[in-house]
Amino acid sequence: MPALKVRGALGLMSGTSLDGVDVAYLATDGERILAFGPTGYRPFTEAERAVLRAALDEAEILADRNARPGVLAEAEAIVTAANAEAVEAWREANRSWMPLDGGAFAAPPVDVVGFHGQTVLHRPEVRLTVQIGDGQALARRLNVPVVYDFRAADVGAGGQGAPFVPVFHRAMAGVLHRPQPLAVLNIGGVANVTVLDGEADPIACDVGPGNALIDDFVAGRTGAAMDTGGELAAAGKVDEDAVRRLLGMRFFTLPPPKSLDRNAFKAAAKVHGGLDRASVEDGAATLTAFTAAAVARIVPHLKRPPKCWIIAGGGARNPTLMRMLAERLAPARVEVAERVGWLGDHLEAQAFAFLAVRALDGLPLSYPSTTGVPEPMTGGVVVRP
Ligand SMILES: Nc1ncnc2c1ncn2[C@@H]1O[C@H](COP(=O)(O)OP(=O)(O)OP(=O)(O)O)[C@@H](O)[C@H]1O
Ligand SMILES: CC(=O)N[C@H]1[C@@H]2OC[C@@H](O2)[C@@H](O)[C@@H]1O[C@H](C)C(=O)O
Repeated sequence: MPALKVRGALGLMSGTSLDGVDVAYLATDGERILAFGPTGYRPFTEAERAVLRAALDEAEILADRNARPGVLAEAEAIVTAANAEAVEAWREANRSWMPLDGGAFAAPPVDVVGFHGQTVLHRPEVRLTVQIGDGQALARRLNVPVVYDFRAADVGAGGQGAPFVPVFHRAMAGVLHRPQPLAVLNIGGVANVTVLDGEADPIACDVGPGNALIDDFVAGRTGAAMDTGGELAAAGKVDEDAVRRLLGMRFFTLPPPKSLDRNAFKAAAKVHGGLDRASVEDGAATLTAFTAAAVARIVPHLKRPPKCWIIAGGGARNPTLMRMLAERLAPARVEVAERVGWLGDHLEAQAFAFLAVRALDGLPLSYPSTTGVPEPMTGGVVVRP
């Protein structure tokens, strides 16, 4: 195989929580990571978030992944503009990041941008996944090649279209001194895991709800966007029967690979969660316990239980969730990404920088063991300014 080329790549990720756009820089040849660069973040405004939420509702009836009826066109323009602004602000903030010969300074060189876009619909069972965001417009505005629409090829070939971070987790874990099997857990709106065990391809899947159920419940009861610091859950009592009922759902009996839509558990939580009768504290405690228990429920599906878990994503900042995870995953070691020197909040943006470089070289982004795609599959659409 010819030597791979090292490129500077910027990854852009806006996740299911609709909080904003994460930016992260890597220098990579698509196999090894040679350097980590500065990160950035551009939150969505409340007004933008309202349009995006409306777009999620509107997208529920989409049958054509290229159609942008109703509010979806406006939402796509918002996503493209927010991502462009995220890069422009990042460029501005890092103009003098790198010392050059002769005493001058420069921004890190960006050869390619990996643009995830905003998922508004994810139905791999009907080969449909929709990430809105105009890659061509972004390439023109930023004057740099952009790779986008990462999930379409995988879903088109019969894969789950998610998760896509495992190949990046494998590169990150390759230089980490931790016993294997090693699990990397991302707790965003949805929770997804990568399990690394020696030379075998990574095993990966979505494992259950992440913060989405907790966020939606707390927002409905108090108007707050989240259970900050897990304080409500810490003050409540877990309804273990409700947790058992929720774990009885078919999704948990399925082996990996499998993936989830953000709202996959919304209806079940209403029916089985006993939330209507619960105090806000007890409801938060029960949903937090369900989130942790759903993670632990993947272990019986694995060949060997992970010895060590690294936790990333917003959920790692919820100490009550972290405590429940440690309890339910014991005796495995559970630690937050920062403990091993990773940037837990920017891991996904870093992953899409890495994936963009792999896409340029036609390297696989997904595998039978990560998305269930029949063969290792490259993907992403490359557009130039
Ligand atoms: N201090 C905190 N206390 C409790 N929860 C927190 C805290 N900070 C973040 N979170 C949770 O993390 C969520 C955001 O997580 P994250 O940014 O990883 O999601 P995302 O990347 O949008 O989602 P996904 O990975 O599913 O695409 C918030 O909605 C909230 O539930
Ligand atoms: C369809 C989609 O956007 N899925 C997201 C979502 O957020 C977390 C989880 O669900 C994961 O499957 C995926 O994102 C990460 C970045 C992934 O593909 O690995």
